[in-house]
Amino acid sequence: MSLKNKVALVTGAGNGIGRGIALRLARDGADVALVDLDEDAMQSVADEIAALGCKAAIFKADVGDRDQVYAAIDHAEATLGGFDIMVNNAGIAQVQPISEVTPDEIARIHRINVEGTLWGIQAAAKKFIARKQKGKIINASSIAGHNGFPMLGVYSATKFAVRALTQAAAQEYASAGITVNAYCPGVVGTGMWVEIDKRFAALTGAAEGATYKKFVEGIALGRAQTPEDVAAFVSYLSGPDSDYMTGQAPLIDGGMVYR
Ligand SMILES: NC(=O)C1=CN([C@@H]2O[C@H](COP(=O)(O)OP(=O)(O)OC[C@H]3O[C@@H](n4cnc5c(N)ncnc54)[C@H](O)[C@@H]3O)[C@@H](O)[C@H]2O)C=CC1
Ligand SMILES: CC(=O)C(C)=O
Repeated sequence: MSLKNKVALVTGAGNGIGRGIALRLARDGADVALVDLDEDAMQSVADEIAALGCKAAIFKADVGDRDQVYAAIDHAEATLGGFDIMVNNAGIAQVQPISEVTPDEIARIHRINVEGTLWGIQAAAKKFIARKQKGKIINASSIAGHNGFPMLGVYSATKFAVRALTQAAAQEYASAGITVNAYCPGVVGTGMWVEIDKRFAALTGAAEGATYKKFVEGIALGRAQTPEDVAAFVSYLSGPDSDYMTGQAPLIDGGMVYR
């Protein structure tokens, strides 16, 4: 129970990786504030957390809206009595050849994946500093934040940007006792990959399921990642064992190679 008496806020906590992280941090003993656009999904995760004996709070917010992110952190602090760990997990994918990207589409994904992470870092760091306490900030990058993938160029650009923000914020906030790290999954079997696979099929004529299968075949450990695999690493980043680590964005991808 390394996170007993800690409060964590997880964005995108209603589904997929965010749900897995919220449940893992609760199993580690934390009370968890859930932030998402999907209220029904958040309620279901909150019920699961309550069954584990921890407190949960839910707050509907769009991470691309700075005021809503600040309000979410205030709500977590007011409802759960503290604020120690910020997980900027919410993100969206976009599958498209570079030749077809439009200004509106790039603005939409940039707003959620890059600005959403930036507002989360900024608001969390200000809160930790105001509370005169140390804190942990953890951001969702990706294997696509280390390599560019065809049809995922804009998505990859946003995830490279998350790594840049992670490194810069780690330097800026180290003297305040705040660590900033990122996690970089490979292929995780969530709703996001269902949509990525469908978009590849529509754009390339591949059979549905074929793109997912091809990506998974490139994983040395022989299977897709689960949200629990990702959450195990986020648990480490949230706890005292990672206190000397900052500005890092390791791949947790099962040894994935894309061909
Ligand atoms: N699924 C994968 O293979 C990988 C995912 N990632 C990253 O992990 C993170 C989570 O991904 P998944 O769980 O797979 O996605 P998902 O699509 O399964 O779940 C995303 C959750 O975020 C919420 N969300 C979306 N936009 C939001 C917004 N503007 N404000 C608040 N909540 C919002 C959704 O309602 C949903 O509950 C993302 O940042 C993604 O880019 C990184 C590498 C691999
Ligand atoms: C969704 C995602 O980040 C990849 C590379 O699968």
